[in-house]
Amino acid sequence: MNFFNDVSPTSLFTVYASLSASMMLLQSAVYNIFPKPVRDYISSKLINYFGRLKAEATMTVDEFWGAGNNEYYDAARLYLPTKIGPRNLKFKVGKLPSRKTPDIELLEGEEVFDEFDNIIVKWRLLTEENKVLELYIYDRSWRHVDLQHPATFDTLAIEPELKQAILDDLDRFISRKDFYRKIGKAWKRGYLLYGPPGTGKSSLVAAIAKYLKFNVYCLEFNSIKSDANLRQALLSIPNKSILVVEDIDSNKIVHDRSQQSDSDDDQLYSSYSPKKPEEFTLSGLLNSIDGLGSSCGDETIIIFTTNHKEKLDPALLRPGRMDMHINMSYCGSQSFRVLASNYLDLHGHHPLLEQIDGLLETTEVTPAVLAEELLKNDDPDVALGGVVNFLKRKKMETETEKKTKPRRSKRRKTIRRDF
Ligand SMILES: Nc1ncnc2c1ncn2[C@@H]1O[C@H](COP(=O)(O)OP(=O)(O)OP(=O)(O)O)[C@@H](O)[C@H]1O
Repeated sequence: MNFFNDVSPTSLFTVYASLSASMMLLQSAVYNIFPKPVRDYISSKLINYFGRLKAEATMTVDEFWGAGNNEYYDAARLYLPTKIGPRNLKFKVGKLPSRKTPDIELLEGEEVFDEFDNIIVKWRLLTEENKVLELYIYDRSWRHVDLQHPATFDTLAIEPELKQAILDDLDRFISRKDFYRKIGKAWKRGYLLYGPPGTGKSSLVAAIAKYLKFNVYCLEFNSIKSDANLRQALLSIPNKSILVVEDIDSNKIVHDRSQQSDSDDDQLYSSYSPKKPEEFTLSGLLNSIDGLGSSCGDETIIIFTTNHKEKLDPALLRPGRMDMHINMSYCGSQSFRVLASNYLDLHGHHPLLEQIDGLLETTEVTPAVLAEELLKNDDPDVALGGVVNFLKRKKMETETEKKTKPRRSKRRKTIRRDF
């Protein structure tokens, strides 16, 4: 953070002034439009109400604004230490060798009070790390709980190149606000996460949310009753959010579309069979998603997850809708090392790792299944020995299955959400 740059606290007063001006504008509008008796009534009810609102309004000044620094934030960090008073029992002091006077800084969570044009302003510093992320689920309206999922990019067991590619893509997206504005495109990015159950799709969503500090909005098809309902749900998602549509293949309408369409977009929109008013359609979903960002939510990440990418209508997968297709696959040797580090605190070499690497090359096992194995014992020798035995058994089973049943029947997946 650069405290001593061109930004001055006067820019903060611009914010104060505009806040105060809005309230005055509102009051003068009330005065001009309504006759006195109505005004008196309004004064007793509305103005009191707005007065209360004014005192309770919350203004957030984030450190960054779009891709750049927020000048108001810098101004606030420069200005607020001058407001530290007798009520503040804790604050930070320090002095750079190049400066004559000491600097005082607010501590996280400490409150300072200020007054401007009869507005009392209470300031509190909160750092991003401590922002509590929320998981919103749609059920007639968005309801939220704290996002409890423990996954982060550090604990995510995926191959390092894939992890880096995702991080690079996210960084690039976040830093390109001006670029999106310049080319006239909504500032949103779509990711399709596909792969078998238990390969970490939900975990990756949680990791992305924590990396970007964005709340997650999870849409389930059974809570949506119509296109209008869908539009309303999607358009109420604020900026800096992640919209997740899980198990997109499990939606009946998507399956119907795939069967009857050659997936040409025009045909998709024009030839769709008449729907009942209470149904929602794939075209409705696509329209609402295309509308995201252009009409309200900016800086939005859209994530579709599926266990069956092949079942999806290509209209859903088109670049611009789903920009990056991420294959969440079975556990490889590097991913296994992340699991070993997560579950056994094993960071270096272990004699059994090479054997496990070899077995993983020929056996398809998800990180979820291996995680369960690793949970069985805290001792790395015992736990890794268990994994070796498990993989050998699994390999034998698969080989026997291949010999006896050349075609495996497809298993139905149970749908669950576990953020
Ligand atoms: N790639 C991974 N890295 C770390 N842990 C993983 C990974 N994949 C699975 N796990 C473990 O398995 C559990 C289930 O994984 P997760 O729900 O993320 O998989 P999923 O692919 O979303 O499954 P589904 O398709 O059934 O929803 C996680 O909570 C985590 O403990």
